[in-house]
Amino acid sequence: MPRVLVSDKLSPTAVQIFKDRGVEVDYLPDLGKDKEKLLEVIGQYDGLAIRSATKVTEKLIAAATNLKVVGRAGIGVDNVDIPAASRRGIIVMNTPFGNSITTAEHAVAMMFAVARQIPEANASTHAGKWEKNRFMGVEITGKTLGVIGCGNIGSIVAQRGVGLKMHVVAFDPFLSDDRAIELGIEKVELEELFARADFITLHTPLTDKTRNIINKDAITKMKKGVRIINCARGGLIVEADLIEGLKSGKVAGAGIDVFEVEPATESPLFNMENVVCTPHLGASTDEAQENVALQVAEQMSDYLVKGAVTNAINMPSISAEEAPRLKPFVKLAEVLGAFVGQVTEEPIKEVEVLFDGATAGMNTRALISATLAGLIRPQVADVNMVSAPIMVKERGIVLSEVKRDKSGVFDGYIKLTVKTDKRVRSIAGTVFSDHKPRFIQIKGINMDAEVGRHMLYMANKDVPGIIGVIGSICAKHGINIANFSLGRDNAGGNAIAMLYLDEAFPEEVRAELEGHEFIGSAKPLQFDVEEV
Ligand SMILES: NC(=O)c1ccc[n+]([C@@H]2O[C@H](COP(=O)([O-])OP(=O)(O)OC[C@H]3O[C@@H](n4cnc5c(N)ncnc54)[C@H](O)[C@@H]3O)[C@@H](O)[C@H]2O)c1
Ligand SMILES: O=C(O)[C@H](O)COP(=O)(O)O
Repeated sequence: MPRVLVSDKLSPTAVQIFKDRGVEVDYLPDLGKDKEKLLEVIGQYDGLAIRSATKVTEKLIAAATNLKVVGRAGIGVDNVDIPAASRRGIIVMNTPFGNSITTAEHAVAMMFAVARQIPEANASTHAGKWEKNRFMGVEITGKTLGVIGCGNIGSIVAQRGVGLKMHVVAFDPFLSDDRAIELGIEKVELEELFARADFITLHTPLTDKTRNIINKDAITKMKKGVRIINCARGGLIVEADLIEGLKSGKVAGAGIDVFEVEPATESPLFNMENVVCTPHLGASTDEAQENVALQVAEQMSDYLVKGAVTNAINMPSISAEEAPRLKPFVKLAEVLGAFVGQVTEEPIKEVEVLFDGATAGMNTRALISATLAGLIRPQVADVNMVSAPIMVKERGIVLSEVKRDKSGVFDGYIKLTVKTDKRVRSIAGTVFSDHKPRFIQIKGINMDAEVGRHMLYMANKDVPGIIGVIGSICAKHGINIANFSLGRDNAGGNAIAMLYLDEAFPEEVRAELEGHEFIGSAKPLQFDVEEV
């Protein structure tokens, strides 16, 4: 039974879902903050469910020898070292929509809190001061709201802004004109947003492009009295520059939910006049936490139990419905890759995966990942569908995909062609109604070879008696042949043989076969398939 660790605070719903779906679960919500303890135990788990407190570092990943999936109950995955996870073949998934409304509402709440100084007025009133003349706010109606990053959360904030009778301008390089019209907002460049906005709200991920997007230079371009809200990520704002802007009066107020360093237990922003701070509470509502907990537990269980992949950052999606149908083709793709990977000794330069007929309509991204995993596994043992595409890219191998309509007798097949400096190799295969993979063409020669765990691939001359030679050598060494498939380009020409054996072909017997005048090469192969 797969085992999952929940190392941050998650709704109990998640624990129940894991259990209901056949996953053993340890709920240790404070463990995420205890790096050393987490390092000690992580090796025991197949899955790790987190929020933002647990830092999934390269070091943790190295210790996570059984880990297959990290599930982020929330949106931001900047606390996970994705390249390190991908290299180790660990899927990283998030729940991209579960807390969007809640976070958008927090941004709007921050806007009101800053516009009317509600937290300070509240503290003062609780202190019995009745400072009615101290707190003078501004109206939101008719003001310009500048939304930086108009994705899931930004567009909800934009809609709320429109509902509040604000004029909404947005900067997002991926915002289409049609979407802006649909939202009832104006699409502008960043400089224009800075120049026009009375309130600026940030909703981008933290990337190399967005880091420090609000800095001294940006603040200089803003209107005097601008109010800035950040419910996205610390690091988008240079806090020191914001403080300077607040002190100079250029910035009239700020609502900050996320900080450069978290947990933020001390900051020069604290206790500043009209700076409203919350401890990364954007996603903290009953509804959002229920959503993300349920989603992450379902997604992780579906992956660990059924092989379905949803909302993965580093792997193509495979729905729970398509997973069983795709499974035999994933195996086929893997064994095609594994064949070429085992017979190719020189560096691979180019890989082409062709999908013919029915296979062209399948999840070809997933099938390519499986092909690549099979292809490079002979060189890199610890590789899977997540890590293979990255490794192939790192090795500078050029990858291409071709899809075409049914062109032969099979409803569909996959053909893998690999180029090296010395040669071009190709192999095609399909899945029969027994859900098992078959090799149907090697080097352009048609055949029908069942794929077994232990096989022997031979290139020979098409001459009489060759089957007898192979049979007698195998018999002499007690090697039982389960299945023997042959193909040739023309009578008396080049032939290939695929032997399906009951056990591994001994390396020392290979020379005996290759010593025969009509046998060019004999290569023992292994495939990760179930025995018939
Ligand atoms: N405070 C919280 O608790 C909380 C909760 C949820 C999400 N978040 C954070 O909110 C942010 C937004 O989340 P989302 O779900 O809306 O993400 P999203 O991916 O749906 O939207 C992000 C948008 O930013 C845009 N973008 C990317 N680079 C940009 C750039 N250089 N300039 C302008 N726009 C750019 C993208 O095109 C996209 O439309 C993320 O950083 C996420 O981690 C915070
Ligand atoms: O990216 C997110 O989903 C938010 O930052 C929420 O983080 P949290 O789950 O730690 O509240």
